Amino acid sequence: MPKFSANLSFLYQELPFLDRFAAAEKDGFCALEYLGPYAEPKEKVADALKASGLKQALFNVPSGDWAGGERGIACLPDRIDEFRHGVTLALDYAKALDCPQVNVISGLAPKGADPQVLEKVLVDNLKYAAARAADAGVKLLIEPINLRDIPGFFLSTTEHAERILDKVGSENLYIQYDFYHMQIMQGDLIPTFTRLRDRIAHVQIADNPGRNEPGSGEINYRFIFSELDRLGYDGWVGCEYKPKAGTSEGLGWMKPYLE
Ligand SMILES: O=C(O)[C@H](O)C(=O)CO
Ligand SMILES: [Mg+2]
Repeated sequence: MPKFSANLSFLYQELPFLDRFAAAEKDGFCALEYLGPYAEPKEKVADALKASGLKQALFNVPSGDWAGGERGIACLPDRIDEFRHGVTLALDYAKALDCPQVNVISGLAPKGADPQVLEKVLVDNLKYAAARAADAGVKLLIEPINLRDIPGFFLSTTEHAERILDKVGSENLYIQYDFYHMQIMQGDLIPTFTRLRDRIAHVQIADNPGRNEPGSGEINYRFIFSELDRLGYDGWVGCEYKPKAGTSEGLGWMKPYLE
């Protein structure tokens, strides 16, 4: 049976951030994830998590000025110190929230930048971060993201993610496989997941087109969930979609999987 994690940066937008925890528990989720907890003190987030009884599945390492259009800073040559301070902050929150994994958002490739330079910065930053995270008992992840939603994103295919993992050479670096992004970029979802099974630590779901509830589009999630079970995937399934008309109202797709 898949274990579903509610992505609170997408679900329950109708509620204040810390009130989303209890709402997710009430609807049957087992865990939580979100882009970042950093706007709240870690003690306050830990209290809300404890009160909900849910597990913290994941969040992102600080990713620059998100509201201002940045999408991560890990590949940017002039932001190395900031990235590494962000790793320290993320691991501090991970400890307070007992969170087993954090995700690095790679960043937009600046116009005219040499991709080889960006790749070297990303690889060096990930070597640093994977070692720090290993010391803290936390897995480090990277996520390919589709270029239609985020034009210019530096890491957009599983092949590129594999190359980065090979170059970093750490046993503590994994792929976050987002079925929605990979349907847009590559398709061939289950054969790709199967091939990369040992390198994937977290998956996320949404349907295409629209990035709405599973079952609203072209991806066969019933088949995907049964394949995840068959392949022995025991990580979380992050629900990172835009509810079409209210989060709780749109959870009919999840009911058959609740025990
Ligand atoms: O958008 C996504 O798919 C990510 O998982 C994320 O965390 C921010 O881009
Ligand atoms: Mg995602």
